[in-house]
Amino acid sequence: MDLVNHLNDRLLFAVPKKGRLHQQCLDLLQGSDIQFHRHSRLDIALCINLPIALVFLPAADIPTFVGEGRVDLGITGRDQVAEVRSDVEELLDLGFGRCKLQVQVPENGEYSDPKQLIGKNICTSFIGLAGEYFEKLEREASKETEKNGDNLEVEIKGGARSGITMGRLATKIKYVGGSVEAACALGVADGIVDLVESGETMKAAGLKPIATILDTTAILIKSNHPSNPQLINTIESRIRGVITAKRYILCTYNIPRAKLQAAKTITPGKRAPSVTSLDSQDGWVAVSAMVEKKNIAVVMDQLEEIGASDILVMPITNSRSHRD
Ligand SMILES: Nc1ncnc2c1ncn2[C@@H]1O[C@H](COP(=O)(O)OP(=O)(O)OP(=O)(O)O)[C@@H](O)[C@H]1O
Ligand SMILES: O=P(O)(O)OC[C@H]1O[C@H](OP(=O)(O)OP(=O)(O)O)[C@H](O)[C@@H]1O
Repeated sequence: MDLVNHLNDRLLFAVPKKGRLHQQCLDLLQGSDIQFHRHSRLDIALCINLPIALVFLPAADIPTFVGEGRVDLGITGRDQVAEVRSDVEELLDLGFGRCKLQVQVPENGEYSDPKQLIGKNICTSFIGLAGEYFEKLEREASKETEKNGDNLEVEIKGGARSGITMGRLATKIKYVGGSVEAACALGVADGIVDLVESGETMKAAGLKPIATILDTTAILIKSNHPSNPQLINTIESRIRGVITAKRYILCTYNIPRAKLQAAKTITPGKRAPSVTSLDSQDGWVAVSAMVEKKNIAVVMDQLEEIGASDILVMPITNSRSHRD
């Protein structure tokens, strides 16, 4: 099939082709009823039920394609958008892919403060963000020495991959594409800047964190000049519904009306709880409210304590609501 000629009237939506965000993006598309069939080895898939073409790209390249307006929508990490300073609009925080970009050094080494790494070798896949970070440290250090009357000469080298001109850096920021954590043990770096989630990878490599540069999650981004804004609103709305459904569950219970105020503070709902009277049960009301999944056990304990009865919890498979 001549795919290129099928793309003209379609909204282009970029999705990470592999890696940490890939499967959760596929789950989101499925929950949003964005149906597609991807031929093996093809990185473009036409949607069956919507005028959308999915483009499977490396997460790191998505901000560039969306930023340049070649692709209308994309999912990637906030870290990747910040790395290339992409000019895109963030539509939604998707809540997964949560991790931190950290400065890490050998556990038993001589460094405990990122300032001690000025002028040293740093390996990272994030030369833009690492460069900015050390540039700031160097500026602060040079102000400090000026104040003390010393004459520190700071030389700054540029960052090629991101296209960011970093001026003149004394710290040597070297690009590596993966397995960054091996760089210190291999003698290539004094410290690294890399993503950390559980911390297990860095611990296993004998490293410890000494600074956090950025907290990141996966986000839905939009080009500033999308081809079909109405369809973008529809997709955003569907994805928002799936994310909300994943995060919340529905809790219903019966409670004496006298305890309703206390119950409302325990289950305030997303907007407000629904309250209905109970047939043939004077003085009792039925309440239903959305509760964040992670809090449900504590919420049930508290409801029971104030005299709630028939407490039921149900999953929400999908949801829609007006934007707050
Ligand atoms: N350990 C992690 N936990 C959670 N999210 C992560 C983690 N590592 C990376 N991410 C998120 O996923 C994005 C893509 O990272 P990933 O390492 O999967 O990239 P990749 O280059 O596409 O895949 P691979 O490393 O398999 O080549 C990152 O920019 C970040 O937002
Ligand atoms: O804190 P943790 O939960 O251990 O996760 C952190 C690791 O995850 C990412 O790498 P990934 O496994 O995606 O592979 P990569 O090294 O090839 O980038 C990141 O670069 C770390 O190496």
